Amino acid sequence: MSANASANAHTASNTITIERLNKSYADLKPGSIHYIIKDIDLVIKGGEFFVLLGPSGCGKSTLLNIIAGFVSKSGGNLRVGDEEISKPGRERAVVFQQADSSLFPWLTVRQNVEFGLKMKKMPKEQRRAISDKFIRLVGLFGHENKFPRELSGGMKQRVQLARVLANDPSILLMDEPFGALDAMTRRTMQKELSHIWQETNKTVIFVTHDIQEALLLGGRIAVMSHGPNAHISDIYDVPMGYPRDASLPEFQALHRTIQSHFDAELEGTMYP
Ligand SMILES: Nc1ncnc2c1ncn2[C@@H]1O[C@H](COP(=O)(O)OP(=O)(O)OP(=O)(O)O)[C@@H](O)[C@H]1O
Repeated sequence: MSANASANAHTASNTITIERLNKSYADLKPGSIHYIIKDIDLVIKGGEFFVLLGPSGCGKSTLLNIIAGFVSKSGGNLRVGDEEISKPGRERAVVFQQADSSLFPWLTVRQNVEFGLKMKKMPKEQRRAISDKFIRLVGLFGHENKFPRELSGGMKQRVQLARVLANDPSILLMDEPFGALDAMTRRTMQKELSHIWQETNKTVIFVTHDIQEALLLGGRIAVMSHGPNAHISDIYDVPMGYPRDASLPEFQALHRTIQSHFDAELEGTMYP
């Protein structure tokens, strides 16, 4: 197989196809079906950096958790490549907003990063080479032997990211991963993630309600309508290279366009 054919095959196997996807918690309102998200149609191509943007409570995490296989769908189809998905899989990994709940406090940075590899019974030297690579990539070189309690919020988030990357999933599902960080650390992490994504060719679905963050990172940005019955109300292409400069007129113009769309969605939330 040629390099191009192999890259295309890889891209196709990482493509996420969502058709008429619904989620309801029927038990919430007995006698009526209450949809959190309704009739979502999306195709996220392998290797794409795709952002889900929407007002608080609209159903972004619900959609991400269905893709992760943590939450069951109520209807519709969900495929990775050709395979119908209904439970978690090794090819998909989730990065949460709070690193605290995902790190093991009794393990060092290195042991946390190597945890999944150890579970897979990978030999020690191989584990060490992989953890070295990703600890360096996220800028934690020199902190390998520290415990989570000795780290700042940003450093913990880097450990979470290094651990996820060490397991080499082809799809990264990121639920407001930088939402709890201060502005400077957040910007640094955004730059690092963008760099890592360009290096690794992973499919990323990134949830945020920050338009600037969406525009700094995403190749496409889907705006979700407010719930209930939330759906994808529009998708914006971001025709700008990386690294992105928020002061450029085209960046600001797209920011204004998405902001007015977002404001209209919020207005709908406040004055239904
Ligand atoms: N287990 C559950 N049972 C009932 N309702 C739920 C459950 N989980 C989530 N919901 C509801 O689904 C809706 C969407 O929640 P979700 O967390 O997906 O929103 P979100 O867009 O990620 O919000 P935020 O940006 O504030 O994190 C909310 O109204 C929430 O109350």
